[in-house]
Amino acid sequence: MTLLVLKDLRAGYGASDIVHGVNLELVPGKMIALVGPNGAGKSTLLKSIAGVANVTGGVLELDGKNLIPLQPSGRAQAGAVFMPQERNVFRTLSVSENLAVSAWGCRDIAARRDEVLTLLPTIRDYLRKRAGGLSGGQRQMVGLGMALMSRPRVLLVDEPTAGLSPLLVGEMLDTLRQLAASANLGILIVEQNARAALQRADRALVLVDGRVVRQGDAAALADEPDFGALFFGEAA
Ligand SMILES: Nc1ncnc2c1ncn2[C@@H]1O[C@H](COP(=O)(O)OP(=O)(O)OP(=O)(O)O)[C@@H](O)[C@H]1O
Repeated sequence: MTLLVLKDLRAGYGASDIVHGVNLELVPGKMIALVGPNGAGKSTLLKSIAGVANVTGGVLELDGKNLIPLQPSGRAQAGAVFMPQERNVFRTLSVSENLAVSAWGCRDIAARRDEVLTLLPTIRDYLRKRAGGLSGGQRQMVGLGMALMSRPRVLLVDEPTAGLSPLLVGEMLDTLRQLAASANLGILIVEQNARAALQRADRALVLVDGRVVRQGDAAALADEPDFGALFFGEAA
């Protein structure tokens, strides 16, 4: 069953398009990585699904429902939840409070918090701490927990490993991979650490100048001989 469908999706800011016609299908339990050079439009594509950038044409559906007329809050209610790259926690609140304020439309916040803590058990270790006092890796994990509080169907994750050490990059991407399966979520992730993301994702799309120039099985894409040279300027 396809969860999220994009057909010839065009999007941007103001009058100018940044994304020029992207097709994508995401199913539950799977993770798709969006990779490509800086300025390719990866974050803009993610934001256009979340309603933060303008969709100017094409099809955008979640479970057969047209998301385009909906505000960001309506898209989140429909199940498309965006985890921004930065400022994704309230620093003066405790971790537990951060989770509670993110429980949009949830009648039993404590029960949902327990479900999220079962999915992300490491958060229990710092549940009572103020979010502003956490390490970068812990903060990102809390941001992920907050996104999960509203029971998303599709998680839109924008560079969740920014600023993290290589070890933590791997841990965060492993967590997302496992989460897709354990919570039966569709995950669309924009990630600068392209090779690390391709090792964990099921499929990948390479975006250049707002267009998909290559797509397919993530691991197979990373193995293509010209991959690094074409998209990341690495020596062949
Ligand atoms: N709020 C905005 N208003 C206008 N233009 C924007 C806005 N945000 C981004 N852009 C422009 O859109 C283009 C694509 O940016 P985007 O952040 O989507 O690329 P990206 O592939 O995610 O790159 P990076 O990996 O560097 O974040 C860039 O030219 C950028 O300057």
